[in-house]
Amino acid sequence: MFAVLPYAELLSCIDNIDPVAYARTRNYQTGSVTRLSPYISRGVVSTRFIFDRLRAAGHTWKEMEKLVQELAWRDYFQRVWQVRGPSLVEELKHPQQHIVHGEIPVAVVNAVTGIQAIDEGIFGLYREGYMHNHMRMYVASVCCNIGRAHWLQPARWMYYHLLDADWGSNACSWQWVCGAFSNKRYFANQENINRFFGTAQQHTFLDLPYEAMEHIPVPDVLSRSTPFMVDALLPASDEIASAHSEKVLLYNWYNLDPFWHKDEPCTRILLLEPEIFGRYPIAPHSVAFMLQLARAIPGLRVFTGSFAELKQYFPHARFYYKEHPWNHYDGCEEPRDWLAPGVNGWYPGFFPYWTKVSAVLQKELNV
Ligand SMILES: Cc1cc2nc3c(=O)[nH]c(=O)nc-3n(C[C@H](O)[C@H](O)[C@H](O)COP(=O)(O)OP(=O)(O)OC[C@H]3O[C@@H](n4cnc5c(N)ncnc54)[C@H](O)[C@@H]3O)c2cc1C
Repeated sequence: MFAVLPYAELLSCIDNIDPVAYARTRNYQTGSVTRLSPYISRGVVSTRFIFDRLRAAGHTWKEMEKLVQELAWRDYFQRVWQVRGPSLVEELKHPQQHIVHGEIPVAVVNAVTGIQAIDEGIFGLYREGYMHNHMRMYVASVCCNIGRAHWLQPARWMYYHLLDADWGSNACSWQWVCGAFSNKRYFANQENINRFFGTAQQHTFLDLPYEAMEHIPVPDVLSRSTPFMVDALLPASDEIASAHSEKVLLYNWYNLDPFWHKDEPCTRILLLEPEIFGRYPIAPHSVAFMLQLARAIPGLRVFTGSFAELKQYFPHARFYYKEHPWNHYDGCEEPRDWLAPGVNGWYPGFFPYWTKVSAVLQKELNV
């Protein structure tokens, strides 16, 4: 199980990032990836915060550009989510092609695809709540482009298991792999997987030249599918004392920032809405991870119920929350952190967005 890092250790992980090694090795299973995504997705640290720490550590733009670009992918998907609305289930650019069903291949769920690295990657996801980016792309390609599943159910399956589950990054990435948010479907063959994940397999259903991959029939091993149907098991509410507290801070699955209004005398509530987790369930290890982060915030109480139900406990309060596409509260909305807050709105692709973000950051650095 993924252990939650105490804040001081998290900071030291950030300060010890070697962005040059990251740029060179990030596509390999054993590469120097940061594994910061669970903390970013849960709102403990932001992309801007990491950029500022890299800068303070003295890294030059050239050294850290690749890592900052990856952080910008995250911000980009958040912008897409903001603009395209909370559900993000409509195809963003093109309807997905070549679909034969709307479920998930059973062999993927059971980690028995026969592709050794992929099966190990899925077991790792179940065990640790984490999967390497390149492996996420392989799995999505096997589900959608080889197994010809619609992207939505497999995406929900992966989201369920990831500690870094973020519907913006998740839905946009699945759509990117299956060609709904890109102009070309993503394929990886066995040779590619062997190279980046250190296996030496041959004669698998992926052991093909790229020209052949777009046209192969669904391999037998991927032909059985199953719907993805699970529930999230949410914790019971803490005792909430009905109070005349004037300021109530709302935390949630996407905001567990330990420094938010720190030391101010506020009521702090982690709001877990069954309606949201019913649509986008998360695994017990993700619930446990969230609660560990929440318990590190002094005075925070858990409330499982709707916002309307919570309001009954605080009839005279003003609610404060951070902006997020899923929030529907009323009260005082505060902005989230961004690498470049002024670069917002709809960009049809990442690179026009990145051109603007990198210009803002380079100006800050006087590059
Ligand atoms: C099919 C698929 C599903 C995904 N689902 C999620 C998800 O639910 N939640 C999530 O946070 N990320 C998701 N990603 C993006 C990416 O895989 C993860 O952010 C990354 O693997 C996290 O590991 P890391 O922190 O070690 O990344 P690093 O490589 O160390 O990167 C540092 C940070 O940059 C950001 N980042 C890096 N690569 C990407 C990327 N391709 N897209 C967006 N941001 C990126 C992340 O915030 C990450 O923590 C998905 C990617 C794919 C292909």
